[in-house]
Amino acid sequence: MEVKARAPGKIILAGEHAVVHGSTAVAAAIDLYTYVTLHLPLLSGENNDRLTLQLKDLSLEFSWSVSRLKEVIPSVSNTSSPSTPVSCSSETLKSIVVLVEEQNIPEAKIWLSSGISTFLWLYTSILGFIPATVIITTELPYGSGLGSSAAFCVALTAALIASSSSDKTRGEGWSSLDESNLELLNKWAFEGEKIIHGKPSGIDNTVSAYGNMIKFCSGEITRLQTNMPLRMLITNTKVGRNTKALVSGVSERTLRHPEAMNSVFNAVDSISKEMAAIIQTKDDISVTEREERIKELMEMNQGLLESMGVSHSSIDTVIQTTLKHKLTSKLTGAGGGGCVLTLLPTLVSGTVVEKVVQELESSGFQCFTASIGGNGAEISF
Ligand SMILES: Nc1ncnc2c1ncn2[C@@H]1O[C@H](COP(=O)(O)OP(=O)(O)O)[C@@H](O)[C@H]1O
Ligand SMILES: C[C@@](O)(CCOP(=O)(O)O)CC(=O)O
Ligand SMILES: [Mg+2]
Repeated sequence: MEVKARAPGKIILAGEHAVVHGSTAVAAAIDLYTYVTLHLPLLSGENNDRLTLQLKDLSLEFSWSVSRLKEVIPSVSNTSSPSTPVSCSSETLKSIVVLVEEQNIPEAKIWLSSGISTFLWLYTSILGFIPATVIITTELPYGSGLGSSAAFCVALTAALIASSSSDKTRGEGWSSLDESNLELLNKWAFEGEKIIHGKPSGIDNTVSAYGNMIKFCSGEITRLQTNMPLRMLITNTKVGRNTKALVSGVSERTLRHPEAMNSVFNAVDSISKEMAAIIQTKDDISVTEREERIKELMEMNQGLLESMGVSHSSIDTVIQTTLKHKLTSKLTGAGGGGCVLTLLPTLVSGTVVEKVVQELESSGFQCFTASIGGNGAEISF
C-alpha cells in the first residue's frame, strides 16, 4: 500500500522569535513543498522487515531492522497512542539517538540527525514497529527559515495518519485531511518540531498544516482573509544556521535582560497585530498606502530582531542592497543567515526587480518568488 503526503513551507511576515515568548506573529504558507511517500509492504518479507528512510534529494538512505527498533525503543508503545500525541521523553530520545548514530551520517550532513531522530519518534509513535519504506523529497532549502523542519514533520505525520485511516478513497490528485485529522497531525508535528527546535512556538507546523495566512498567538490561530496582493522576493543568503541555537540564544538574552526583552516582545506583538489588521482591512485605503504601512512595520520588526541578536551581516547586505532601490527587507524565520523577505510593491517595475535580483545574486545569494497563502497539508492514495 502506498500513501503520499505533502506539506508547504512558510514565511513569517512579522513576529518570529517573539512568538516563542507569547507575542503575536503573522505567517503564510508558500508553494514550496516537502513530499513524503510511505510504502507499507502488503506481504511480510517483501521489504526484509526493515524500516527504511530515503532522503532522495540528498541521495541518502537510512535503514533499521524492526527488531533492532523494538530492542532499543521499548517504551514507546506503552507511553503513547496514535490518537494522543505526547512529548518524546529525554530517555526515549537518548535511545533514538543511539539508533541514529549507528547510521554513520556523513559529517557534512550531521545537521540531519535531529530530523532523523524526529522521523523515528513520529513513525514508531504513530505506526508502531512495522516495516516500511519512507521516501522524502523537498523543494525547500534546509535550515534557511522557510520552515523545512515543520514541513517535514507535517508531511510525515500526514502520511502516517492517512495510512492508518479507514477511509482511503482513491481520488485524483491531492486532497485535504478532515478537521479532526488535521488537528491531530498538527499536534504530532508540534511534538516533532520540539525535537528539532527545542522550544518551538508551534506557528510553523500550524501554518504548514492549515495553509493560508494566519495570525498566531500562544497556540491560538486566526485565519486572515485578504484581497490584498502581497508579493515578496525571497533571498536565501545561504548562510547556514540552526533554529534551535538561535531560539535558545534569545531565551538566554531574555534571562539576562527580562524587562528590556519583554518590551521588545511587546513591541513586536503590536507590530504583528497592526500587520494583520492592514492585510485584512476592508477600509477604503489604497493598496499603495497599505504597502507603505507594511514596509514600515517590516523595517521596525527587523530593528527589533536585531536587538534580539538574531540578524547577521549577510542579512544586512541584503537589506542595504534592496534599500538602494527603495525596497524594504526583513529576515524571516530564525535569522542568523537563512532567508530574507523583500516587499515588492505593486507599482515597482519589473526592471527594478531584475536589477535587485542581479545585484543580490552577484553577491552569491539566491533569489526567488513564491506564491503566498496557498494550501496546507494534503494527501493522495
Ligand atoms: N526533508 C527533511 N528530511 C530530514 N530532515 C529534515 C528535512 N527537512 C528538515 N529537516 C530537519 O530540520 C532541520 C532544519 O530545521 P530548522 O533549523 O528549524 O530550519 P528550517 O525549519 O527553517 O528549515 C534540519 O537540520 C533537519 O534536521
Ligand atoms: C524563530 C521561530 O519563530 C521560527 C523559526 O522558523 P524556522 O525554523 O527558521 O523556519 C521559532 C518558532 O516560532 O518556533
Ligand atoms: Mg524550523
